[in-house]
Amino acid sequence: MEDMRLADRTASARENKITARGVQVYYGTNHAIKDVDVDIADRTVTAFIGPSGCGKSTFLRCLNRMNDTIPICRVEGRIEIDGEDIYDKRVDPVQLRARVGMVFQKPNPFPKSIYDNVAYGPRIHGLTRNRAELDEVVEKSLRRAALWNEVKDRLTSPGTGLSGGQQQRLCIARAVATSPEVLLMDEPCSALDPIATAQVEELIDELRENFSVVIVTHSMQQAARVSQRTAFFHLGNLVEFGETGQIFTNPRDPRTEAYITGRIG
Ligand SMILES: Nc1ncnc2c1ncn2[C@@H]1O[C@H](COP(=O)(O)OP(=O)(O)OP(=O)(O)O)[C@@H](O)[C@H]1O
Repeated sequence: MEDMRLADRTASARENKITARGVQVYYGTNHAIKDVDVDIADRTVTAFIGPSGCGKSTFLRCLNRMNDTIPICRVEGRIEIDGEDIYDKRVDPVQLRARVGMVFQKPNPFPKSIYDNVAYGPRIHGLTRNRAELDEVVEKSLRRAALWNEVKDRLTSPGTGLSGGQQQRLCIARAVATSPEVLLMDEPCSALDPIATAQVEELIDELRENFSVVIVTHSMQQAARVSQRTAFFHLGNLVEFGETGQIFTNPRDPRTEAYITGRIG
């Protein structure tokens, strides 16, 4: 009985991590996101797909308030993480971004050493008490990003000296170093070659054991490979959201079907 309750709790912990209701985003007069409701499950990879300009990145950036940094951008509606309104006045966006990490399209390591790139977040958020603890976090994050073996002997070398694929894994290590609950990835493989892409995709699959991952991708093959759930956006609307297999094999909306069969986009 006790075990069952534990199992129930585990199951519900994997339910919804993020709940968005009635989200609208405007850039000046451009209505970029139109009344979007979505539930992002915990420990799951959710892919956002859709034609260029449909609002995938805009909606992704709502989830860690990155749009706050764009002066003409206005966000309405309600977005909760574990039931907490992330747009509440009391929420510090910098703290929020430690909980909701982000990896961008182009690898953007800081002009610092490999070690300092990964140590940056734990340092500014005061997450470790001493050098030994920081060393441990750096190693663990680099291992999680499948980069440790390649860089362990040159941690003091500049992060910018790594290959593109290694730099992107360094950015993933930097993002996971603050132990975020959610990892947002905006086309993380678009600047990578097929081998580096395969490595990052494999990594995404491993990351979902610990994080809720949301990935924007232009590649439907990538969405099909890495995600369990897929959201299809079109002209600022969330047209369809469901299990990835269903979206790709049995879409319910004609616009989704048109996109996945290559008729729009
Ligand atoms: N920083 C910004 N300032 C003004 N308008 C913006 C900004 N970012 C996006 N937009 C507008 O918002 C709409 C949605 O753009 P967004 O980049 O979110 O789409 P997307 O689906 O991610 O596109 P892509 O696949 O091409 O990256 C577009 O009309 C775009 O021009």
